Amino acid sequence: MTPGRRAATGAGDNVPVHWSLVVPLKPLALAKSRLSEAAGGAMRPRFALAFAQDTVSGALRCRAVRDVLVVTDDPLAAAELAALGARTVPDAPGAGLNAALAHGAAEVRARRPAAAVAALNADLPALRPAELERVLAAARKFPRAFLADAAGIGTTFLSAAPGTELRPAFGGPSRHRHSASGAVEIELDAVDSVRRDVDTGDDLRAALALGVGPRTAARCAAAPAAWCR
Ligand SMILES: Nc1nc2c(ncn2[C@@H]2O[C@H](COP(=O)(O)OP(=O)(O)OP(=O)(O)O)[C@@H](O)[C@H]2O)c(=O)[nH]1
Ligand SMILES: C=C(OP(=O)(O)O)C(=O)O
Repeated sequence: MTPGRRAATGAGDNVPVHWSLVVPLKPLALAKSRLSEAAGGAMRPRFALAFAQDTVSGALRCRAVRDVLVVTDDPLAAAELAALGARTVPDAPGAGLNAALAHGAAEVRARRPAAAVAALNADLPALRPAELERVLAAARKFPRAFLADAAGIGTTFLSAAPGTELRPAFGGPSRHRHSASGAVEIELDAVDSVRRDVDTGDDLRAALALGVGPRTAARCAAAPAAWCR
């Protein structure tokens, strides 16, 4: 357990629930393909790593988070994210995003069968711990819950209460898919940083306007292209 974090003590209304987050991350050389136009060559994998570092760091600073498990086959990303305090496991299924998330949730529950589990995308570089805490507080009221992305089409967060299977259905128009699967949509204002996934140059500018974490900020400062300013 990360130093300073308290163990979950129960699930009564006034008792804090401490979540295990599962963060999926593609091999960096393949990640963020839609950023290619804006950040080609060597920059794109570096941005993908910086986004993941700021996401994981923000999540680990959230008071409602007990631990973060990253599912990735990328050795550099695994080492860098472990250095921040995440546990990492290989993407053993090697069968895409949802298989990776189901694998991560199973890994969490193999250690703690009663864990509250949530999937969180690795591309949320503006993530604010206090906003994630509000999302997690809303999620605890439902067996499964999700948060739509900033575009209103996809999903950035999906939770499963203890005893409930995660059943991830990410990819493309997953907001509708998660809703149709019975997960409850979390309708909160002012959690923009948890919704703000970054796929394109425009997304990155939107994240910069919210305020990104230090790794993404440093990556932008070092970027030669004007699109990052
Ligand atoms: N472990 C793992 N993570 C994945 C896989 N596919 C996608 N992800 C992660 O899931 C999240 C959303 O993924 P996508 O938007 O599909 O991929 P991306 O690399 O972020 O962006 P694009 O290449 O532009 O689609 C990101 O955190 C990805 O790194 C996979 O097969 N395995
Ligand atoms: C995987 C998803 O997001 P995106 O592909 O837009 O990053 C999703 O919203 O389910």
